[in-house]
Amino acid sequence: MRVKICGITQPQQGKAIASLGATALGFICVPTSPRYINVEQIRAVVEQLPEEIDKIGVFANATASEITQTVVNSGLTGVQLHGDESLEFCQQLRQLLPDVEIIKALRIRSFEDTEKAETYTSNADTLLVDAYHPQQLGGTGTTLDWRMFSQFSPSCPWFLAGGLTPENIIEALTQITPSGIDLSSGVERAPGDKNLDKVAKLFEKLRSKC
Ligand SMILES: O=C(O)c1ccccc1N[C@@H]1O[C@H](COP(=O)(O)O)[C@@H](O)[C@H]1O
Repeated sequence: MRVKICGITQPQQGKAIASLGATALGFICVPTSPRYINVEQIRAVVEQLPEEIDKIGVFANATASEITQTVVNSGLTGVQLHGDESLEFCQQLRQLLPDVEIIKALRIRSFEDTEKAETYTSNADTLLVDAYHPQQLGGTGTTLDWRMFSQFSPSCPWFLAGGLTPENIIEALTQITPSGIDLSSGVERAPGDKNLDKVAKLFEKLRSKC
């Protein structure tokens, strides 16, 4: 299973989290977020990481040109679109960045929103489901009602996100089987400052489930 740890801002923490077992690291490219990191800072982290780790930039309603420039100048291997990006926008980005993974994040309010998810599978490589929050786009620590996803089976891989922690991850994975999980605020001391003990605990829990 893929394990993405999001909101990395420090090279040493990125390197440590990769060695603990993360398969993907996420970098918040949303200027209003307390976890925001600029292109030079992303490159400094990426340069310290093994090649096989996925390096995902998280954007929300950015322009295609902003995303493309950030990817090219930082060494990102994937982009997570966490705003209101349309199908057409995903398609445009796919043409501009053909070798880059496109992850479309959907902030789910109701069961009906889960049904809408399938429409994105033609233009995104991967889906990510996060909890809806009225004031913030992401990194809120709000959990989803996992029961909504018991029959969720889109025709592409999908990440479960939203308020996951080392304490609740086994309960979530007992109810549903996503292709990957994504954690941010549940493994940090403060926004953008990851708690390596919590990350280690997460991987211990995941190993105990195998
Ligand atoms: O983390 C942020 O600050 C952020 C800002 C804007 C868009 C997305 C953001 N984070 C994403 O939110 C989810 C869930 O986070 P959490 O585990 O509930 O804290 C995760 O996918 C982050 O990539």
